[in-house]
Amino acid sequence: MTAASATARASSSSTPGTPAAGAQASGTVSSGAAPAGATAAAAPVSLRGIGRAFASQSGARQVLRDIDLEIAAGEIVAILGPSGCGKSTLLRIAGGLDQPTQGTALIDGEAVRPFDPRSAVGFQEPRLLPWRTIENNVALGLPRGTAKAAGREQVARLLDLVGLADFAGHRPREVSGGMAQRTSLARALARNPAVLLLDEPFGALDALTRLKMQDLLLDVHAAEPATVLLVTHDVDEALQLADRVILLGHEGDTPGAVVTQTIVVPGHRPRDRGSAELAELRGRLLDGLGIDRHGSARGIETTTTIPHYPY
Ligand SMILES: Nc1ncnc2c1ncn2[C@@H]1O[C@H](COP(=O)(O)OP(=O)(O)OP(=O)(O)O)[C@@H](O)[C@H]1O
Repeated sequence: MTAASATARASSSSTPGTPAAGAQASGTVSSGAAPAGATAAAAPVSLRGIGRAFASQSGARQVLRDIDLEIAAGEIVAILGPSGCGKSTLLRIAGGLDQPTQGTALIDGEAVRPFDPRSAVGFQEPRLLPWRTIENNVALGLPRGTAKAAGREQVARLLDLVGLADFAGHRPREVSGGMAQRTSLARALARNPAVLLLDEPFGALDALTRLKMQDLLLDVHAAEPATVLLVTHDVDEALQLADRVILLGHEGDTPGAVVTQTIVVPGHRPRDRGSAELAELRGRLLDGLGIDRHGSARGIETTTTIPHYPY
């Protein structure tokens, strides 16, 4: 299967680009991932009573509180919310890149481990190693101990999946931003993740490439049906890709973002981007985000910019 776009994968957002964390996220230190050639079964994710406070000069600052979320195996859940409300933090907790100060995160009923090998994380930047070819960058994601022949086969299959079979020998500087993102997605998939955590994976791409990437993600999900948690700022992207959209935000004066809305998105993917039903849901989400939707209704803007918290 081929398609035309991609994603990023990386490390903790608090330590961007650090080789160690990047290696963890790409699966090079994995121990429990499925062997190359096998597709890991998607696993359910449970976030129970999750809270996260960070130390600050003025004391502990509660970023998340009382987050309860059950995500079925193979489900795609999009997380929306104002900038700074804790979306990436929640994603990182689900992947074991961060620990909650309250509550428990589980994958398949078992506590999430630090840098959990059952998950792979994709971020906005592809973070490829510039001196390695595209295929060798993808190979970085293979579980440790993968036999050479099986690894080669797996990498070739993934490059084909993301439409990069003809670019296996290219260096990152020789491919477009969208192709680099596709490489990054293939690298994340190389570890056969049961759970794919994507943090604004298409955020740095132009509008057309972003639409192609969304289609690619659906193709990839059909071929490798991991459970997907997707953080996005794009309301339309959430409605196009997700089974459910979770809105994070603040309620009252209590510190810490909670789930303020859960929307089950109707219809089978790929969905009709122009449907009246999605337009209605878009309106509800924009209301939930506190955004004046008139600009969008007049066709001025379809990709919504979400406001920041005043941190
Ligand atoms: N390691 C950390 N130490 C201290 N504060 C942190 C840490 N990680 C995140 N935060 C703070 O937690 C809050 C939520 O951050 P987070 O990145 O999760 O938000 P977000 O909703 O993903 O934002 P954006 O949409 O802008 O990416 C921010 O105020 C951020 O500064």
